[in-house]
This record gives sequence, structure tokens and C-alpha cells, in this order.
Amino acid sequence: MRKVNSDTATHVLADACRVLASVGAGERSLDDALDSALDYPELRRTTGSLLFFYFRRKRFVDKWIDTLACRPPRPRLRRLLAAVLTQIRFQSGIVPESAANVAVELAKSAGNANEAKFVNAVLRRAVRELPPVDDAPEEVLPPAVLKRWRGRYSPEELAAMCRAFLSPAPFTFRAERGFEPPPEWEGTAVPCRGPFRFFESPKPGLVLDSEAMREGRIYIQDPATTLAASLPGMEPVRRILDVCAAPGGKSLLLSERMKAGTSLVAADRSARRQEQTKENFRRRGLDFAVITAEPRELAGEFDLVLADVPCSNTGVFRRRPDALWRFGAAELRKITVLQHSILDAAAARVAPGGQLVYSTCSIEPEENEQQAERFLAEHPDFTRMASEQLLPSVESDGAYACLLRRSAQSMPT
Ligand SMILES: C[S@@+](CC[C@H](N)C(=O)[O-])C[C@H]1O[C@@H](n2cnc3c(N)ncnc32)[C@H](O)[C@@H]1O
Repeated sequence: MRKVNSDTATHVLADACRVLASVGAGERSLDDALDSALDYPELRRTTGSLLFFYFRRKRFVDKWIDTLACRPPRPRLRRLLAAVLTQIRFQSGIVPESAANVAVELAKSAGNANEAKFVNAVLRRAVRELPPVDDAPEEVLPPAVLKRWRGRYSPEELAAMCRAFLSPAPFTFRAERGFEPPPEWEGTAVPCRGPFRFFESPKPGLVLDSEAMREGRIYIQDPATTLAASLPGMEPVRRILDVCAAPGGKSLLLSERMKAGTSLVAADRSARRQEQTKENFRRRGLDFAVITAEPRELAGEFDLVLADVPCSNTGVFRRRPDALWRFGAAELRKITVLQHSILDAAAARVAPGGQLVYSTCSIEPEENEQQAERFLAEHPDFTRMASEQLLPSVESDGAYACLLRRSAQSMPT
């Protein structure tokens, strides 16, 4: 086992606590918190990895804290215990006693001797009595999610989803036509929709640091993203609008399918995310228009409109395990109202006879089929041409996409 430099270990643990405080009771995503709450951004990977383990095993770790502590720890100490117990039980490269020592020193440095004593007592016991780990869905999935999914999936499907939740997602990337990953990347082809080429590699460092990455010849993406981009027919399409484009992943996929002379407008409400869209297009040598605007502020008529809307992310829990812990009835209501308004705004930009693709990375019916049903009931000039959902598995993320066509006879909006 690796003995980690104690400064590094202290910084990682302290930053993990900061990020957990910033995530709070579910107001912020783990990715956003990692982007903004770190004192040591150079250690982001290590801190992120620890917190990914935590959100996959949150149910176990939280229960363990309750068993070990004779009284409920105050939030600051609970966060410290959550982080260090995750290291002790789930991070195989870490010596449990060293992790415990670092946590006790951190508690001491906060200046409260009683708190440090408490942390010391809890952790000495934890290291002596490592409890067995159970991978059953009721020991892993957040209760709110388990309750919903039990009604929808068979025990076998639920167990498979749980296995996927517990396994870190493989590092996958899309390669442009004609690009072959060099042998040292040890890339293996991954199945996907449409004419795209996806690979999995156990060497993310080599891939991320490559010339091909800088030139945009490859793009880090999950194969499930090809579902939305492979549905529309491209033959009559000359004008494309992506209303939720940032950071450009699906626009890039469409660019591989579009005919010469087709234009694409990539719109998104987030100026910050659009900087990344611009950079992704620049690397690829694409001169698509990038605009910052809300979907309802957009104008013009397009042969193909893509609405890849914000969602609960329940289909991408392998990459965002914290999303399942943020999921709840109130969040679902809020996000479906937003999706409804974005889909309506996107539909208004579809030319008569044009196509509309609605997509999410959720597997909740309210965000997928039920949105499509509501839309069709309110827009009789649209017809559903196809729709499909992928369930998350150890091979790919979950996704949903629906292709709608506007009648050629309908009046322009
Ligand atoms: C799922 S992401 C899009 C991912 C993108 N299509 C890709 O493949 O790279 C959803 C996007 O919707 C945008 N969005 C547009 N209108 C929004 C609104 N009113 N509220 C929140 N997000 C909105 C977000 O900024 C975000 O970039």
C-alpha cells in the first residue's frame, strides 16, 4: 500500500470537507463544487476520486458514522468522518491508520481538543472493526430513488443498475473518422449508434495529454450520447439549431453527420459554458455560430432543432453519483417545468416539415415519455417519428431521445 505524503493527504481531506460543505444538502452538484470550492485545485483528481467513492457508498458510510458515534456529530465533524471513513473502507491505496491520523490532526488544527478526541475515538474503533459491505440495492441506492425504481424495474434490472452505480465509469472517447488511437493508449472499440467511433482506454492521462486531444480529433464522451445525434435524417437538413448546446458535445456529433453546406447555430444560456463550446469548435476547425441566449430568446427557422435539456441526470449516475442523492419530488417538478418551456421554445424554431430532437440523460418517465406525450397533445402539428431510452449499465450511460417532425403544412411560428 502507498504511503501518501502527509501534506498531500491533509490537503485532500481538508478539500474533501470543503466540497462536501459546498454540496450541502443537495443544492449544488459535486462537479460544480469541485470547480469552485477547492483550495488545492492541483489535487482535484484525488479529491474528486475520494468524493465519487463517498457518493457511491454514502448509504453505508452515513450508517457507519451513526453506529460509531455515541452522539450525532456536528455537521463539520460529520463531513470529516464521511471523508476519512470512505478512505478507510473503500480506497484500497490508502493505509487506514495513516488516514485516521491525518483526520485527527486536521480536527486538532481546528483548535477544539474535545472534537479531536472524539474523532480519534471514533476512528480507532473504525479501524479495529471494519464492517462488511453489502452491495444490495437497499444498502446502496438513496431511499427516494429506490422507492421509485422498485415500482418500475425487476429485481434483476435493479441489481444490474446498482452494479453500474458502484462501478466507476470507464474512460471513453469519440474519435473522428480516420483517426486510429495509438497502441500505447490500449484503446478498445465500444459499440454506439450511427456512424460514430467510440473507444475505451485504461490510460486517460495519455489520451488527455495527446496532440489528438488538442486538435479536437478526439472528444471525451460516453457512447450513450450518440442516441440523440443518430435519430434525425440528415438529407434535407441545411440549417441546424442546438438550443442547449454547451459544451458542444452533441453539436460535434451532428457535425460528423451533416452534409456539406449545412450551418449550425449553437445556443446556450450559460456564457461560461459557451466559452468551452467555442474552444471545442475551434479545436475541430468548425466555424459554427456560438450564441449566449435563453431558448425562448432565439429567432429564425431551422430544418433540425436539438433540445438536449437540463435534467435530473439519473441516467448518468456512473459519472455523477451525487445526482441520485439530489433527486426528489420537488427537484423533479422544477426540472420538468423547465424542460417543458425549453421544448416549447425549441419547437417554435422548427420550419414546416422540419425535425425536432428532444433528449435527456435521465431515465425518469416524467422527463422523457411523459414530456413527449404532453408536447404532442399540445402541438398537433408535430408527429413522433421515433423514441428510445437506454438504461444505464456497466457498459454505457442511460439516455432518452425522441424525434418529432413538424407537418409541412403547418403555419410558420
Ligand atoms: C444537458 S446540458 C447540454 C449538453 C450539450 N448538449 C452537450 O452535448 O454538450 C443542458 C444545457 O442546457 C442549458 N440551458 C439552457 N437553458 C437553460 C435554463 N433555462 N436553465 C438551465 N439550463 C439551461 C444549460 O446551460 C446546459 O448547458
